[in-house]
Amino acid sequence: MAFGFIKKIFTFGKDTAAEPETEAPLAEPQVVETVPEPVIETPKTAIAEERDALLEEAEAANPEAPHHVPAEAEPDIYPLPHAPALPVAEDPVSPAEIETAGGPADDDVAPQAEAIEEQAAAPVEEVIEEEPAAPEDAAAEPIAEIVEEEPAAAQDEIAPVEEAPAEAEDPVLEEAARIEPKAETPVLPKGFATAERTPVEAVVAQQPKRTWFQRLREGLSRTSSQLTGQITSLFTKRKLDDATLQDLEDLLIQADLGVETALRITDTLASERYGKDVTGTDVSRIMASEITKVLSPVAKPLELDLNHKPHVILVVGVNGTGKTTTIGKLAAKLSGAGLKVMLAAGDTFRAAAIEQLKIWAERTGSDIVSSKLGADAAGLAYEAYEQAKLKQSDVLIVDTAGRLQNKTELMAELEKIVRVLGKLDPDAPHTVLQTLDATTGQNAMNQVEIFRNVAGVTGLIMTKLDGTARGGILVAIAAKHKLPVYFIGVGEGIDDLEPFEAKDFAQAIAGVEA
Ligand SMILES: Nc1nc2c(ncn2[C@@H]2O[C@H](COP(=O)(O)OP(=O)(O)OP(=O)(O)O)[C@@H](O)[C@H]2O)c(=O)[nH]1
Repeated sequence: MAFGFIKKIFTFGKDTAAEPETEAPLAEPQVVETVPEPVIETPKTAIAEERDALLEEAEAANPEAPHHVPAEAEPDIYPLPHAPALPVAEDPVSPAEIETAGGPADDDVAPQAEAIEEQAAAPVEEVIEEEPAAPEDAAAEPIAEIVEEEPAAAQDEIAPVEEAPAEAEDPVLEEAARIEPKAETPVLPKGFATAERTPVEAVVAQQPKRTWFQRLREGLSRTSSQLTGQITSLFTKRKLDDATLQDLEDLLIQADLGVETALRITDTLASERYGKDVTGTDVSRIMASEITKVLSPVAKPLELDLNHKPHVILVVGVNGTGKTTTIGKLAAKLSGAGLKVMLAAGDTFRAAAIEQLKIWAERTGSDIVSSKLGADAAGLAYEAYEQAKLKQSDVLIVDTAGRLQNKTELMAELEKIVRVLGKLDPDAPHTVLQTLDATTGQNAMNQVEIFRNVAGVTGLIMTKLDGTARGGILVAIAAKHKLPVYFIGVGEGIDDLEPFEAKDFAQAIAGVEA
C-alpha cells in the first residue's frame, strides 16, 4: 500500500498495469545521473543528450573544473512545478493534466517529465545498485513521513463508508461520512509542489449557498417556465376572449393545479380584462394571487400538544416519498428547541431504513426504538410508546414502511398501527403526517385520498421541492382536501425543511418575482 502510494507519486497518469511487478523505484534524479551508460539499455532521452552535450562543452571550456552535478542541486532538474497534490494521487494525473493545471508547460518541463517516467520504469535492481545512501538524502525523509501517514489518512476517509449500511449511496449516510474530519494535507517532499488546484471545499465555499427559497424556485421552475412560456405565447397579440380563456384553463389543468383553481384564475382574469389586451405578466400576477388564496388556509404550523407526553406523530406515505428523511429533519428541529424526542423505526421492511433512522437519531440526539427486520410494526409502535412514556419524551415520531396505496395488506397493517396507538392513548396518534413527493403529479392526489381514509392523515409535508418538482398538485390537493401543509422539503440536508408559506409557493409556481 505504502509503496504503491509512492509509486503513484512518480508515475503520474501511467498505466500501472503495464509496469514491472516490482515496486516503483524512488526515482531520485541522481540515480539516473550516476547510472553508467552501458547499464541503461533504453535509448538516451533528449534531456540526457542535452545534459551530455552541456557537460562536454563545459569540459572543453575548463578541463580542470568538476563536471559532476552536485547531488543537492539535482532535484532542480525536474522541479515539477505543477505536480499533483498528494491527497488526490489516487486520481491518476496525466502529464497533460499537469500542464493544464498550471498553464502552458515550459518547453523543458515535458522532456523532464518524460525522463522521470523512464527513470521510474527502470528495473528496480539497477536503481538500487546505483542509488546513493538513502538516509543521507534530504528528499527521502519527507517521503518516509508520507508513507507512514498516508494509510492513517486514508482510513479516516474510508472508515465511515465501511460502517455505512448496504445502501451506501444513501445521501443521509453520505452526508454523515462527509462530516467526518478531513485528512490533513501531507508535507510534500522537497522538489515537489502541490498542483494549483482549488480544493473542492474552497470551490463550495466560494459559491454562495442557495437559499431554500431559491431552491424552491428552481425546483418549481419546470412548472413555472413551462406555464409562463405557454401563457405568453397564448396571449401574444390576442385579446382576452372565450377561446383564450378556455385555452388558459386547459394549460392550468395540465400543470396539475386542478379544475377548481384553474377556474378561479380564469374567472378573475375575465372579470379584470375581458375583451382587452392581456400580457403574460398579467396572467402570472393573477395566478400568483389566486393560488395564494387557495394555499393560505392550509399553510399552518404543526401544533404539538405537549400535555400528552408523548405527542405521537405517525409518518405515512408511499415508498421513497421522504418519510425517514423528514423524520430526521423534524427531530432536528424539535430537539434543537430543547424537546425530548423519541424515534420509532417502524419501517421494519427495509434494513437500510432502520439504519438510516438510527443515524438520524444519533445526529439529532434523539432516542430510538428499533427492532429486527420484518418485525411487527404495530408491536414496535406499542413498545416505542411505552418507552417514550417511561423516558418522558415530549414527542414520539413513528416511521412506517412505504407502501403503495393499492397494497391492501400493507394498508391493513397501517390501520393496525393506528389502532394500537389509540389503545395506549385514545387521542394517539395525535398527528398523522403524510409525505408527498413533489416530483409526482396527479398520483399524489390519489395517495392523499387513500392514506387519509386508512390512517386518518391530519397534515401534509411536500418533499423534494428542490428537484425538478411539479408542485402544482399541492394546490389541487389543498383546494380539495383542505389538509394543513406544515412543511416543505427543499433538500436532503438536516436543515432543508421549511415551514410552508402560501405566498412563496404561489409566486414560485407562477414565476412571479417576490
Ligand atoms: N432532493 C431532496 N431529496 C429528498 C428530500 N426528502 C427526501 N429526499 C430523498 O428521497 C429519498 C427517499 O427518502 P426516504 O426518507 O428514504 O423516503 P422514505 O419515504 O422513508 O422511503 P421508504 O422507506 O422506501 O418508504 C432519499 O434519497 C432522501 O434523501 C427533499 O426534500 N429533497
